[in-house]
Amino acid sequence: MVQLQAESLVPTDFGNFRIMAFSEVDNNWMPHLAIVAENTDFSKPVNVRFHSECITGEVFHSKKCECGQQLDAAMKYMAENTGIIVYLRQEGRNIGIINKLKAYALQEQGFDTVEANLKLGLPADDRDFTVAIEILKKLGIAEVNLLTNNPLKLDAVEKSTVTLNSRIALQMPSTKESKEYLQTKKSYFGHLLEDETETQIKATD
Ligand SMILES: Nc1nc2c(ncn2[C@@H]2O[C@H](COP(=O)(O)OP(=O)(O)OP(=O)(O)O)[C@@H](O)[C@H]2O)c(=O)[nH]1
Ligand SMILES: [Zn+2]
Repeated sequence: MVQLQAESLVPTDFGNFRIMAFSEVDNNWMPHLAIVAENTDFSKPVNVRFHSECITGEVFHSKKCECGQQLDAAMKYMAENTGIIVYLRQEGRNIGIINKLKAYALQEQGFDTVEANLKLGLPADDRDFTVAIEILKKLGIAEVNLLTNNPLKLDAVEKSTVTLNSRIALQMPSTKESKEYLQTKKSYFGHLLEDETETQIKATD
């Protein structure tokens, strides 16, 4: 069971956020983070994004995936509309950065994002969103609008006691480097991605 270990207000380029660190022990170097936009009211349906870590995309601006753009778009959305990002330390769909780089090396040889993980003897996706739900509950959030294209994240909320009020699509335009990756997400994982669109953030229901 994770506990809130520390929290502080942090001004960002997008606006002011309260960053809260959750882990089982207070000396954990990789705590999950809740990044809460100011004026977010937890007693109403809350805009929420579960975001799995991607150091290559978010820090080093890799063009292989759209994770960095999604995180920035989510921060902008939360700053403008209130809400919270649950930043999960699940690098590489939870196989870790070393394995993700091994998978990228296989991708250089022509394997796609799923095949590369499987060739390494690892699951295509090793994530579980239970801890994200746990964090929502600790914050007293009962109802959410989830910013995602990933059906597994929607399932995780639907199977929990947190109510899924709506999905908000978070689709980034593809690039020549990310096109195939996004196509595999759609065909293998069933991501709710429109064929090609200028749409960035859109409420669907
Ligand atoms: N193993 C592996 N992981 C990758 C690869 N490309 C990106 N990732 C990881 O995929 C994860 C993407 O997580 P999210 O941004 O939460 O997105 P998502 O699960 O696709 O769902 P959305 O909510 O629709 O964005 C991150 O942990 C990335 O590090 C890859 O080629 N191989
Ligand atoms: Zn990424």
